Amino acid sequence: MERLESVIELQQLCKRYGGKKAATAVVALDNLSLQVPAGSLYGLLGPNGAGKTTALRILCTLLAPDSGSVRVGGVDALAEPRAVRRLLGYVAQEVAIDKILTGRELLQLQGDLYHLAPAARNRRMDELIELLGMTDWIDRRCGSYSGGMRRRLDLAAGLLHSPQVLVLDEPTVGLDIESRAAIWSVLRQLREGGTTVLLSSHYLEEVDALADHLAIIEAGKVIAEGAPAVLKAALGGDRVTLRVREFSDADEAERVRSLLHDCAGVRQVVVNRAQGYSLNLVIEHDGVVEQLRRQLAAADLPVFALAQSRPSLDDVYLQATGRTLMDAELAVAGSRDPKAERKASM
Ligand SMILES: Nc1ncnc2c1ncn2[C@@H]1O[C@H](COP(=O)(O)OP(=O)(O)OP(=O)(O)O)[C@@H](O)[C@H]1O
Repeated sequence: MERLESVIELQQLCKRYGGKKAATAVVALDNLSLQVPAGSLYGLLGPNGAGKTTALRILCTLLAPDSGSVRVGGVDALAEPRAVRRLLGYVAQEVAIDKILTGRELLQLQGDLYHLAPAARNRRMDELIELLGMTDWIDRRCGSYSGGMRRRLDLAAGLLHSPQVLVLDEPTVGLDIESRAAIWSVLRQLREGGTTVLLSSHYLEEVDALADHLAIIEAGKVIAEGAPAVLKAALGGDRVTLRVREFSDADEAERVRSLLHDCAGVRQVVVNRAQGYSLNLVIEHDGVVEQLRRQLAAADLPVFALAQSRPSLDDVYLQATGRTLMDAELAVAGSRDPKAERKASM
């Protein structure tokens, strides 16, 4: 495969919040390194609190790291932040927008901040209004916009100066399916046009659908990195979900588990209590399914449902971290104070 040159290089970034005292400090980035190939659509995948926003804010020169280096298009972002800002467009997670102005007026203001000449600015705005499907509402006041409309306006603002690299922090969080699909389609078009797109997400399906490269981030570190298809293929084997009855129970599930555990070509048999005591397992090859059916029949066990699938990104995440992304999210829920963090980052 052709080796693409990296347009973003983060090397050994460290960042703590909350001062020097080890007892109270939060380690947000712990030697995080990342290379984003030019022209790729790169996904940063990780649960809330993994350090994605911190890494993106450092990349976009909005926050200083404690140590490490950042290069964008070969330019040192810590030494030359202004030059790097010209190369980057950043769409933050939450943007406070003026509710009185219309979307068009806001874009005009943004264009002026980038020192775009009025004629070029207006041409670019027309292109973006068309691309992002904003024609019908761009002259309405922003106060009346839905979440999806606001996100599209944020995206247009980030793209006004035609950056080589677009960085988005959780671009579709909380959006309806239609707005999400519209944003995905624009991101794909940008990639086709040669823009490098780096986005953070805690939606597996988003990263799976969009990214040609991804990094899994946990506790401020990159713990897996690569093309989704390569990461999945590296796991080997197919995933099978088996239900012997619509509603089984713990004893029966345990009986099935030990039966399957002894079958050749079967590994990682797990009882899934939350899913009606179904069983999850990995099979080495297709022939194992028939063998399983025979074993179950011989033990007088029925088969209510049996589904086979290739390894998913969920499985990649599980393999890399030892837990599902949902469990990781649950583990941090409630342990953060968003108000205090927002105040501290102002
Ligand atoms: N301003 C702040 N003050 C103190 N701690 C912070 C601050 N910002 C982030 N943190 C902490 O740093 C860690 C990384 O947070 P960060 O926001 O970078 O993660 P994330 O992966 O982007 O999650 P999310 O998508 O929820 O923002 C978390 O433990 C978080 O609680």
